[in-house]
Amino acid sequence: MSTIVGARGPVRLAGVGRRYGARGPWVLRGVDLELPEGRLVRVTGANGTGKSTLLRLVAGVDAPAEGRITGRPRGTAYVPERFPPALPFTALGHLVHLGRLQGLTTAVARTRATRWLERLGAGGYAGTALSELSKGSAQKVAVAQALLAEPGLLVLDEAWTGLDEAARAELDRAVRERVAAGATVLFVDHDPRRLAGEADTVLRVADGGVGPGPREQGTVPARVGAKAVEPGPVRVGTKTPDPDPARGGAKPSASAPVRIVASGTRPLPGVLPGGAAGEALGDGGGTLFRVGGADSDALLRVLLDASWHVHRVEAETGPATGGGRG
Ligand SMILES: Nc1ncnc2c1ncn2[C@@H]1O[C@H](COP(=O)(O)OP(=O)(O)OP(=O)(O)O)[C@@H](O)[C@H]1O
Repeated sequence: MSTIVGARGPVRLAGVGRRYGARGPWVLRGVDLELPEGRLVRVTGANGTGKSTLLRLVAGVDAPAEGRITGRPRGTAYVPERFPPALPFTALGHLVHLGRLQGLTTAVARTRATRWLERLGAGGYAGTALSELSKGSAQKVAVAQALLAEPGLLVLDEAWTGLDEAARAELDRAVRERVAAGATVLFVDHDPRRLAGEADTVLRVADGGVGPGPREQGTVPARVGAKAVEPGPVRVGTKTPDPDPARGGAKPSASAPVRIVASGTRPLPGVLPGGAAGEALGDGGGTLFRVGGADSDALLRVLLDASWHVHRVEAETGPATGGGRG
């Protein structure tokens, strides 16, 4: 476990709003929030109120329609509820490849990937193709993928779903380790017993805003440092009220054209590897990049460096993987 060195300051949301479609109802509006380092933050709220929307915005896989989000660390990882297993690429091969794209050496990526698969009880599946994994095992790969590069901001949207009991407990432990190392961990889970009593802050999404949630009952373990995340005032506007960085699969061949679907908010360089250009896929659908196979790794590296979330990688000839929502 590494410690994040140096203060990076909080992730800040200022006047953030999101709606789907230019005329869609506002799901969130006027959200002001500070998420300091080393905090565990639970997000609660009724179904459909915008919890996932908030998490995607904080993770940077979705952009606000208005307002600004600043202070997101370079190492940001996001685990959605469902990880789309993809091409015939082994679990370990996939993780090592992703680790390398995130700047790890092959040896370090392999060591960490192996360790995470073992911790999550998926060591026996290291050599299994992603496409052959059960939902639970695929989710373990998604979790391992998120933890590989020891992120400074970890966003977990029902990430425990589909995991067996031992792996759920292991993810709990991993969350505690990240927080102890100085990371901010933001999570949603339908089970109120998940990390019960451990969250530094509970937020509640309701009526298009984000406010303080109910105080947690239970024993709060002693931890050094100030506690509260300070949600800003819940300002509700005139409202009428979408794996790790998931490289969905392997590059099909060195030269075959590849389609990469990704989403993110950080600006990308003006000129992308292979002269790739992004094409918006419509609201919440991400951005499609078409690139020659020889340049696909370089493009993936650029996307991951900019904290973009890669939804799918597929051969140009036809879709090879499933994709997540938004
Ligand atoms: N990609 C999208 N396109 C259009 N509408 C969307 C999209 N994603 C979410 N929404 C809508 O935004 C609202 C909030 O959805 P969101 O998934 O953020 O809520 P939630 O609180 O996470 O819900 P749940 O608890 O059921 O997972 C819902 O009305 C949903 O239908």
